[in-house]
Amino acid sequence: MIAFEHVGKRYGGRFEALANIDFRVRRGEMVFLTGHSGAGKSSLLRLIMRLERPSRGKVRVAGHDIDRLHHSQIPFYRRQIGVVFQDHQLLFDRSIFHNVALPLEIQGVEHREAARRVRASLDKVGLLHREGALPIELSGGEQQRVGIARAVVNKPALLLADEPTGNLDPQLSADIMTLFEDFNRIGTTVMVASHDLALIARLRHRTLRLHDGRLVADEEVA
Ligand SMILES: Nc1ncnc2c1ncn2[C@@H]1O[C@H](COP(=O)(O)OP(=O)(O)OP(=O)(O)O)[C@@H](O)[C@H]1O
Repeated sequence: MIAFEHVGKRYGGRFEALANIDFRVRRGEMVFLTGHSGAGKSSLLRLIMRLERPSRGKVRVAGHDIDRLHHSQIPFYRRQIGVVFQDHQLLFDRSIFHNVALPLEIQGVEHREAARRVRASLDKVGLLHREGALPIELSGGEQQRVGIARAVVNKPALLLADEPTGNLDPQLSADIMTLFEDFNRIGTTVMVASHDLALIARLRHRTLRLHDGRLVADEEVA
C-alpha cells in the first residue's frame, strides 16, 4: 500500500528532516510511527498525503509513484486517504453533521447519499445522537471522534493520523485507538503517528521509530 524507497526530505535546500527512509506497509496493516518531537513523523505523513514532495527517493502509494501525479490528479489521489489531526480542525460555526459532510460536499456527492454516509460515519464513532450539536458543545474526546468520522466518511483505503490523542487523557486516548483498530479490522490500512509510548506498547502493532529523521527501528509484534 505504501512504499518508501530511499526517501530524503530537505526543507529550504539545507535542513534534512528525513534521510534514506525505506519501508513498506502492506494493504490492511496497522502501523504506529513514533519518535521524539522533530524526528520527522509529520513530514513522513505529509509526503504520503503529497503535501510535500521528497528531495530524494520515491514514495509509492497503491503502486503509483505519487511524485509523478499530475496536479489535476492530486485531489482524486487524496480522496483515498482519510486524515486525522491532533487539533481535528473542525469548523466551529457548523454542526457536527455539516463538519462530517464537508468532504462529500466538496466532491459534489448528492445530498441524500451524503446524509446517509454522514450518519453511517457518525454512528461508527458513537456520535449519531449529537449530529445537530455544534463542536463547542462536545468534549475534547468527542470532537476528536468527529474528526475521525470526517476522515472516514469517504471510506478511504488509507487512514493517517498525526498525534490523534495528543490532548486526551489515557482512557480517551485508548478509546480513540480502539476506533482506529475497528477501521483496520474492516480492511482500512492505518498509520498513526504518536509519541504515546505506553499506549503503543500496550496495543501491539508494528511500530516504525524515527530518530533525527532516520528510521532507527521497525518492530513487528510477535
Ligand atoms: N515546512 C518546513 N520548513 C522547514 N522545516 C520544517 C518544515 N516542516 C518541518 N520542518 C522541520 O523538520 C523537522 C521534522 O519535523 P516534523 O514536524 O516532521 O517532526 P515530528 O516528528 O512530526 O515532530 P512533532 O512530534 O513535534 O510534531 C523539524 O526539525 C522541523 O522543524
